[in-house]
Amino acid sequence: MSRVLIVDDEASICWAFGEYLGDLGHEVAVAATAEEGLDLARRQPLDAVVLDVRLPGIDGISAMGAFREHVGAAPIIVITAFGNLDTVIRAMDAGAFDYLVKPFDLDQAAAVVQRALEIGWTIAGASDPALGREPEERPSNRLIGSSAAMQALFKQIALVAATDVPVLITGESGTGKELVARAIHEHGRRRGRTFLPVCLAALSPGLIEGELFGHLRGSFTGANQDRKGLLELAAGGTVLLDEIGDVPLGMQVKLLRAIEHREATPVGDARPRPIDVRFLAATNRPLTELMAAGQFREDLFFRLSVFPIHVPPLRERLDDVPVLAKHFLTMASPRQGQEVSLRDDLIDELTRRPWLGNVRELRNAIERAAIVARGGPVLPEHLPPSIDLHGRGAESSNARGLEEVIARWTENALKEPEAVEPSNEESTLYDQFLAQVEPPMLRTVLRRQGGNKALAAQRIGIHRSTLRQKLRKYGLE
Ligand SMILES: Nc1ncnc2c1ncn2[C@@H]1O[C@H](COP(=O)(O)OP(=O)(O)OP(=O)(O)O)[C@@H](O)[C@H]1O
Repeated sequence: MSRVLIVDDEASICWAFGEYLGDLGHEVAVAATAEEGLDLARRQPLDAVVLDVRLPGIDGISAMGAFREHVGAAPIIVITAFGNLDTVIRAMDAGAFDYLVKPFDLDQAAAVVQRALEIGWTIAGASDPALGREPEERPSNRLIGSSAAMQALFKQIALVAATDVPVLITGESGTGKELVARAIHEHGRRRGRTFLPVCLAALSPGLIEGELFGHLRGSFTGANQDRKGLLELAAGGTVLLDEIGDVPLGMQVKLLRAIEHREATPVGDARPRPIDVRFLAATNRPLTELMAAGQFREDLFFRLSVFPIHVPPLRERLDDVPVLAKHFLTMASPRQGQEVSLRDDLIDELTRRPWLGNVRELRNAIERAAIVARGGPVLPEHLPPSIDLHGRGAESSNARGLEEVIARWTENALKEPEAVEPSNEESTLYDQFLAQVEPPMLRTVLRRQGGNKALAAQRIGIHRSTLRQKLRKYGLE
């Protein structure tokens, strides 16, 4: 049996979570404020603390140091209201074992506590005072997201920011790779120093070397004086090698050497010079495919992908669309900073789109809509048409989005053992698929036909009795 303290001002959470942990055989104490919790921690030994961040009085993160004094190395699990990268980073940096995002699932939350109790925790990295500070982020540079995928991303950023290892950030164009790189820089030891994104695809192959490593006077025609390279200019800071997949092979060897030995040799010089930068790289091209085609070096790939971070496309995390839209609309509003609310029909339209241009497309769409709305409420018709990156009509772009969703769904379903070997008819992959796609289609057509089943069946192109059968099967009657 372990003793767990839950500090949360929401009595219902304390009660439900307390009961749950109690059923698992733990002794649970609860407190509504950090002060009360500290008082309890002073009086009795604890094996774990679950601590809400937003509390009346001292907030959870500020209280972590004091809790640590009383509970020693016992794990502290932090609860945050909804994903905010700063809070996550501060909590992790202050030595939190893990964090839970409200509203949380009791099963999952208990699993985190259980794991914390089993593994225990020695505080690592918590003593670096530079890491405890909250970075000053401009709102336009804030990484927003409340989906589970973004929460996982925040945690990865929190873990890797404190180190100096190279990070390979992958994801489609417009997903926020540069923002992720910035967040890693802003939350690490190099914050306050240069963050230098270098778009390698935009440099002509002949110029990349000189740009990155610098050159000596006379090393080529037109080189009238010595020139420092970007890697030297960013000394002490972070360099983001953007579009790393576009670097010519010859340059890749030199980059590998720079990353591995932390030195750069200017064009025309024989002596390498030490460089002090952290390397981050980003790409929207599949490096593994480039490697297979002999266009990307394996050694550079492995060096860069010590810590890979994948930023999922927006269509895979539609939960983020409303928070992102609200954020962009607030920024676009003439009374910046004043919170705006989104109409339900706008949210519906936004979450229906495939967002092939990802967050960048969403941002542009909201900015444009705010202009068209001229200070009034933003309506769905103020949005620009959905972007079709492949030059086809909006319909085919929808179809493409759908095709991708189906492909992904199938991939995931294939990971489930029962989908591969159906044990009965109901669980065949095909049945599972129909159970996903038929109900929304039937519902929509029925709604559009005012609930008239005969018309709906006609529109869908199936017999009325088949429609009735399906409605019964899916409990849609
Ligand atoms: N999670 C997010 N929160 C807030 N803004 C975001 C987020 N993700 C992306 N953005 C915004 O979307 C735009 C595109 O982001 P960014 O430039 O980081 O994408 P990228 O993946 O690096 O794109 P590319 O591969 O085309 O360079 C930027 O304006 C950025 O501020």
